[in-house]
Amino acid sequence: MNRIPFLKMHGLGNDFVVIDRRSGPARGLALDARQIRRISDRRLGVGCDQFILIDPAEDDPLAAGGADAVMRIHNADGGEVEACGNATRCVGFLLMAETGLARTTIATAAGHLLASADGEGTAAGLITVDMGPARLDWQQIPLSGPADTLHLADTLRLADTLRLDGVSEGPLTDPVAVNVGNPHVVFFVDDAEAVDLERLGPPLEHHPAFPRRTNVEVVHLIGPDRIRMRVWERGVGITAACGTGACAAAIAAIRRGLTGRTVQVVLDGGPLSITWTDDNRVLMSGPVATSFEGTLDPSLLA
Ligand SMILES: N[C@H](CCC[C@H](N)C(=O)O)C(=O)O
Repeated sequence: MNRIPFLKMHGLGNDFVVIDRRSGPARGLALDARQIRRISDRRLGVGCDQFILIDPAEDDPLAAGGADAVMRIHNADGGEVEACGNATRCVGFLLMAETGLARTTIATAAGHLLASADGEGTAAGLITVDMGPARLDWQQIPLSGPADTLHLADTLRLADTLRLDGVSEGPLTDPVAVNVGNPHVVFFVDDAEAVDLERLGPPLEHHPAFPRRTNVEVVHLIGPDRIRMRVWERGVGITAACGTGACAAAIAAIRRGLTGRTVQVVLDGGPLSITWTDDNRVLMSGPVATSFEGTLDPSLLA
């Protein structure tokens, strides 16, 4: 059996194993959650935050209506999820490098996403993705019951849950809930660096108010239209960057009147630029990088 080739890529340190199933030895490769968890494991496998599959658009229901390729996303825990902003920039970069075009449409479970190369083209590795609309109703997050997604204080009864889980509530109160293809809960705090995300992340990710679990962001303002964000990612933990999290944090800041409609979001791994347009499109711009190419050790697929 030919060894399966992969690309190791990242966006601001949020890293991915990317396998292209459109041709070659990986064509039609079937993988289950256990295999994806093992490949994603930093001790046992290649190691990554998300595992990304590129599939052919032909005959794929996700690509109905026209797309250049399909992208499927799995978190390191093996679970398939709807969206991954940093990986979408990476896949967009690969597809545009193949065609030489400055635009490409990627079909995902969250919809068809348009990626484009900024002025210098893909050579500079700066890619913009239209992540689609922000979903703001409680049913779209989704939440387990009706709520004002701009002020979740009472609905979440966070204080009780966090105390019940033996973790201090700390500075986390009254968050904003946003869906940008995937669910996010955003807390504004005095100092994002001081929040103990390792302890507070898990009970929030699994809070009963979020039937599909959630990504968790902590944010503070660092200047006009500039915010600092750290993230506990659903299915992963703390990552160096989260593209959809940056989109969610920017939307939350704009909805709270803290910034204008273009926001620079400073993540552990660096900045992303987010614009929420008047016609409800969320545009995310940032870098991509390829770390190395490799082939999977067959033992990872056993
Ligand atoms: N952990 C996220 C998926 C990846 C998000 C992040 N890596 C990004 O760049 O958007 C979720 O479960 O919805």
